[in-house]
Amino acid sequence: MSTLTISPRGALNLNEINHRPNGISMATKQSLLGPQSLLASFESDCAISHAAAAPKHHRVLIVGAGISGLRAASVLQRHGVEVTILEGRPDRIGGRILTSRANGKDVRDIAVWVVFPTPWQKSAHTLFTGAAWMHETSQNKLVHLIPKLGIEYYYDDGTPLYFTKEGRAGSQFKAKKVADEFADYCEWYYEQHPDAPDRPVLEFVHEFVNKHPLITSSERKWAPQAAREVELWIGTSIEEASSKYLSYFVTERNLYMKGGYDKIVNWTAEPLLQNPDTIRLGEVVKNIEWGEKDDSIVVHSIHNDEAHSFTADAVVVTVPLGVLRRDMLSFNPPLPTDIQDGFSKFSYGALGKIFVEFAEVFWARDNDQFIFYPSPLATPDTPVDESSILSYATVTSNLWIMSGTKGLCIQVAEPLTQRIEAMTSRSEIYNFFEPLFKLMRTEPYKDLPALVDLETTHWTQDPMAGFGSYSVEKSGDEPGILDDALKKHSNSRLQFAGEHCAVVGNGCVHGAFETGEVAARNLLAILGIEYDGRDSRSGSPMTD
Ligand SMILES: Cc1cc2nc3c(=O)[nH]c(=O)nc-3n(C[C@H](O)[C@H](O)[C@H](O)COP(=O)(O)OP(=O)(O)OC[C@H]3O[C@@H](n4cnc5c(N)ncnc54)[C@H](O)[C@@H]3O)c2cc1C
Repeated sequence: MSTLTISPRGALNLNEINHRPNGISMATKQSLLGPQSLLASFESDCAISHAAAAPKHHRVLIVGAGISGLRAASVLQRHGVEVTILEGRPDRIGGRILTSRANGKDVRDIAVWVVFPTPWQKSAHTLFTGAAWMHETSQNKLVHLIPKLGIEYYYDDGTPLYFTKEGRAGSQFKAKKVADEFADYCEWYYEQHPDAPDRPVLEFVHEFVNKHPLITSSERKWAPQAAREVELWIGTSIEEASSKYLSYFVTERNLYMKGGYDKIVNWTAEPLLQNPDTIRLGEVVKNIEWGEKDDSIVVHSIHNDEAHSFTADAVVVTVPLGVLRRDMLSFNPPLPTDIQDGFSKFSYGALGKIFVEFAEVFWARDNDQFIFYPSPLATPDTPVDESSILSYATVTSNLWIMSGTKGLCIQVAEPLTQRIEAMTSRSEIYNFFEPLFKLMRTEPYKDLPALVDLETTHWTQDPMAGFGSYSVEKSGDEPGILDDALKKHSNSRLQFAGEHCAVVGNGCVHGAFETGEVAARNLLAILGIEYDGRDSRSGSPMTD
């Protein structure tokens, strides 16, 4: 085992950057920053705040270079703390945000996508498969970065079209309204009865419609199916989702990041990329020895089969909840029991996406989304026909209106996600989804046009993503345990950050960003460094 100490902070010239063994190479830096480096335009976050300079040299390790780790590191660095990020992926930062750009001109926005590894990609031009939204846009501080960074965007919340296997649902199909009413009731019910036991959404929605005196019999049948739309946002089925903590967004607006989420990642990472040693790629952290004194943290990682260890005064762990729940990272001494309970009482979901490009647009061009509800089962015990996509709820985004691509993006939830992401044959995936495409034809008598390209996500096969997409409350979960535990241990040198640690924006990019900020502030307090006040809540870094 080799023991590495973190090198002192200092400027390096570009030649040195190119020859660093596992720091970020210039090529990587270029690809991370894109053709037009943001370095020149956003100097404010790069500058170390002299007013708040640390009286003593402090070192902090950050595990994970997703948005939360990058934000934690940049805030700490701004306050004069020496930071090193250990990122397990060998080739990129950004974690569950992933945008790829082809030929420097077109954007292949695969935010939160993994490209299907295929030799048969025929697309002559770059596709926008962007699957990245900014949620809760009225409170989301990252929204301020959109005009600042000149990111193209699109509010894709126009009226969607609803489908069942019989075809398009007419304007009097009000099952969705009943499902919305259920979500409203659910929230009210648990406010009134905070100690009432949790139960799966499917069970509660059935009870709600059965007791509802004023709805029609078809609404009673279809409303539980319409409630399945939420599956495509939370990433899990309503058979499993919690009623008590149901995240059901009825009123919020969602903004599609047409210009790419990578600009947010780059803006956050910019100050950190100035020193190629700050972000160490390919360091898969396996164990963390922790304590509450200076130099008491030792992080053990594996890089290309070689064991490394790093010593620091504090550590911020930002790996996904799926990684923590699977014990892919161990702690010595073991974590406090309340934090362990917190992780075990908060679940991890699996949202999946399938992008399909066709030679022609055959669907309604001016609707943002197409929502499909599967038919109600004859009895609760009737088995689901797993061989048909029409047995599952799907939300399909119209990439034609969103980004000018002749494509559709279909969202699926677990347990279907795991099945689709494990498929290796393009024709198998296409054949499975074809009945859905046929339903969406505006001219149903015409054959479907030729398939050009197809991609799927692969997060459920990705250990660095914890084999899933993001945290979700399943029935019986108590997310408050983790929140309380993190608050209780806010004065610890072992900090946690990431989307699962967020109370507001949990599961989302803006929530993850905020947790990085909180962890950094907690550590500044422990290290005796005055915080400069430029937090994301006040919006000041966005408007500097
Ligand atoms: C399919 C999908 C769709 C989504 N859609 C949206 C959306 O539209 N809008 C939205 O706001 N959010 C969306 N999200 C969620 C959003 O992407 C995440 O909440 C956010 O990016 C999480 O950031 P993070 O820093 O918490 O974690 P991550 O980005 O996962 O960062 C953690 C980092 O830790 C690294 N790591 C893991 N294990 C180790 C280890 N042992 N050692 C070292 N490094 C390790 C990982 O490689 C990763 O880089 C989506 C996510 C997915 C998967």
